[in-house]
Amino acid sequence: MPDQPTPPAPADLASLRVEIDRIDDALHDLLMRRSDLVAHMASARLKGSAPTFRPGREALILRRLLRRNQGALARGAVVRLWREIIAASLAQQGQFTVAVSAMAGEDGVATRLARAHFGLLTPLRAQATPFRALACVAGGEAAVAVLPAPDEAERPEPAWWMQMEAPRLRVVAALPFLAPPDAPAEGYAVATLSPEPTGRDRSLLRIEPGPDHTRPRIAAILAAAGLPPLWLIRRESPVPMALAEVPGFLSEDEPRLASLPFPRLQILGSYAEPEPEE
Ligand SMILES: C=C(O[C@@H]1C=C(C(=O)O)C=C[C@H]1O)C(=O)O
Repeated sequence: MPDQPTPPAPADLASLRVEIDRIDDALHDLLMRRSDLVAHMASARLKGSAPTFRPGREALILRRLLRRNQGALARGAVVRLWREIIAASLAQQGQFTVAVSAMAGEDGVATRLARAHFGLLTPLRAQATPFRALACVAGGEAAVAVLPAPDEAERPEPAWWMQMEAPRLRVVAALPFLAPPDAPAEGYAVATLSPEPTGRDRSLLRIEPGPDHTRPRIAAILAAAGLPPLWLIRRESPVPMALAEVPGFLSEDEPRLASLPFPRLQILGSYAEPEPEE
């Protein structure tokens, strides 16, 4: 049996609690300083016309902290704490509302992901369909929409990714940010901003296939172009369309896209690769 630490004597316990109170004060001081800096950033309009919400920068902050994390503090706790800190700073910089798709049968996945990523205090606007959540972002009623990850199930109505108005709307984050390695994202965040590369990114490609472009054929074409899909789905109705998640940050002038033989191809967005849970 491994040695169990001896429980501290009551006097030790009291001094440990004094130490915890000291640490809480120090943490609180630093959080107040952080908020003051964000307030300065917002009031001095230092960001100019740049968007308030910078998902790439947020991912870099979390990655850096996870890299330096050690000891007993759980990675999940680091992400939880900083997602709330970042949500508080977004709220400080102006109205920040998140539209979530809460369609029957979706099991509240978008709401759960939005709460985890954008914090408990951020106003959520539940929308009856993913498409309506996107319309909220397009119309400026929400800064971001959180939508469940696409699946291949054939439904009479088009999937959100088939209708999404790109490049005005862009997928800017895969959720959750902390996930089992290689697990597909459970949802995506969509906003009207240009994503910024983080050094380890993924992109979503929407493809209008030609008659010979079966799913395996599309996967082979992408792989041959140096864009091996992490996953690929194809829907037949209302019109044939495919969606692939590929490694890397892609922009419209990406040379690997130039020679692809599909009738139409669009980048739906690029975003930071999630971090492993452990
Ligand atoms: C503070 C900023 O605004 C937002 C909040 C961030 C934060 O709290 O660290 C980071 C990126 C932005 O989404 C910033 O742009 O640096």
